[in-house]
Amino acid sequence: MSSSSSSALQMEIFQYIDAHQSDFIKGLKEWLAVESDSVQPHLRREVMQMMVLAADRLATLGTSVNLVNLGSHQLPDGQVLPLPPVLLGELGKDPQNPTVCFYGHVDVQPAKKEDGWDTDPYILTEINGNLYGRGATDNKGPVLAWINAVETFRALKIAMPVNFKFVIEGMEEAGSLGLEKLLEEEKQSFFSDVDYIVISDNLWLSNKKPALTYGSRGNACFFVEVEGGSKDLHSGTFGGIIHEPLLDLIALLDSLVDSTGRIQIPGIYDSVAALREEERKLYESIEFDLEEHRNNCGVKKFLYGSKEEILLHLWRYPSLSIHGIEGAFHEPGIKTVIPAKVIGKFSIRQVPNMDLSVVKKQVVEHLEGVFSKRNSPNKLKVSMPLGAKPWLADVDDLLYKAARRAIKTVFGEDPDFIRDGSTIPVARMFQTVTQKSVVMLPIGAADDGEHSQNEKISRHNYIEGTKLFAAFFLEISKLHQNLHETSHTKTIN
Ligand SMILES: C[C@H](N)C(=O)N[C@@H](Cc1c[nH]cn1)C(=O)O
Ligand SMILES: [Zn+2]
Ligand SMILES: [Zn+2]
Repeated sequence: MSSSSSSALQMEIFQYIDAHQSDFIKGLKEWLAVESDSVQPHLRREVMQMMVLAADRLATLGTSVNLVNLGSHQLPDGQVLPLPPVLLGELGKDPQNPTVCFYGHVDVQPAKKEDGWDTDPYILTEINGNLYGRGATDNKGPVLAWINAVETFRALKIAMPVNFKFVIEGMEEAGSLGLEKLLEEEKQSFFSDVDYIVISDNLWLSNKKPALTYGSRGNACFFVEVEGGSKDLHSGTFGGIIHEPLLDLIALLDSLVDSTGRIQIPGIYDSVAALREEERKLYESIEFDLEEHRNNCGVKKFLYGSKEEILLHLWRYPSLSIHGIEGAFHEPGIKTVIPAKVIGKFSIRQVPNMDLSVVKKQVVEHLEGVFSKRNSPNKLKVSMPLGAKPWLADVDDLLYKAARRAIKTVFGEDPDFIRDGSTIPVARMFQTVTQKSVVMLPIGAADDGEHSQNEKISRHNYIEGTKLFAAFFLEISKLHQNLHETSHTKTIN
């Protein structure tokens, strides 16, 4: 195709996307209305419903859809819950085209209006060009943007430049349970002809400048349970004469990180690769607005003062966060009770070279050591219900070239090349199981508020993100054909 006809084609696609903004937003509104929270067991039915909605949406585009049953899983309290099925979809099978597999998730983090949202988290509300709602950016918006882009080609009756495969799940926010096994099982079938994998489930580093992501941290999640007697007690009647489980737990949690942010678990930094000088230089050259980032967080001060230190601690070093305590009274008012059993929840974002089983052993030994010094008769139980590995990719891959070109076309500038401090468990699974290249091509901005109150995606990013994906289909198709023509010519010569 000549370059003038290819830019005319692109123009036609972009015009269609601009003209159908309202339809695309309506589609997002329907998806955001479903409280598909995979973290809270009582909402599992909604996650199931969301999977069916996603399957129906893809089926109307002509995708052949298979909702693969993953069975059930057991919660720490013994309750058995069905796992949502994983959607495997296929659209197009032209042997001349590369096959691009898109991964996304349609489950969300918990959200309630009372958490401090300005609007109902399950009613998409547009304010000043932002589309607010739980899942707007993480990850329903980006999944729909990809689908909108595919739909545009179909609506305009343009030949598909790539074959599409879809892996859509409903358990990402709960650690992608069951997914790795499915990927292994499908390695020789569903994944056998996949050439490239694209994930769009993270954010840019800035509010305005697009980015391409080549690495993410892993996450090891822990429960630390302290159990005293068999029931909660009156703190006036029993306070002062017993070893309180919550005091034990707070001492245990307090032993994990010091006030400078350094993890106190012996050995935890041992396998983190030393920082090479050329790598440090890379960090110096990244554009990163500390003030903007601080405003996005809504905090007064970071633990570190320089851009390099902050990025290193987000991407390159592990961190430990405490998420909550189950069993402790957290409602307004004061309940003068001594809880009988409390469970602390924390996670360690790990980086390349850290081994999950070693991390688990270090955590257990450390907590048992601290606990034994308290001479408490209470029962301690430490478990690691989730462990996701970090991921790092080769930015010289064709996939990154195609994504970079598509970004330049749509946003008019080159992307930041970034890593991400958060975790997409499937990234590393895909890389290991399929041995194919993986790119993270985010369309959400740094101020989208993933997992936070007032999560949003801007109308601009949602619509330009749809264009980005459409442009990406054309770019990867072109680069892939060129690569194959070159290697074919080499073989003949
Ligand atoms: C980056 C992605 N949108 C996301 O939010 N991932 C979650 C996945 C996770 C990790 N541990 C448990 N769930 C995250 O990074 O928290
Ligand atoms: Zn996500
Ligand atoms: Zn998330």
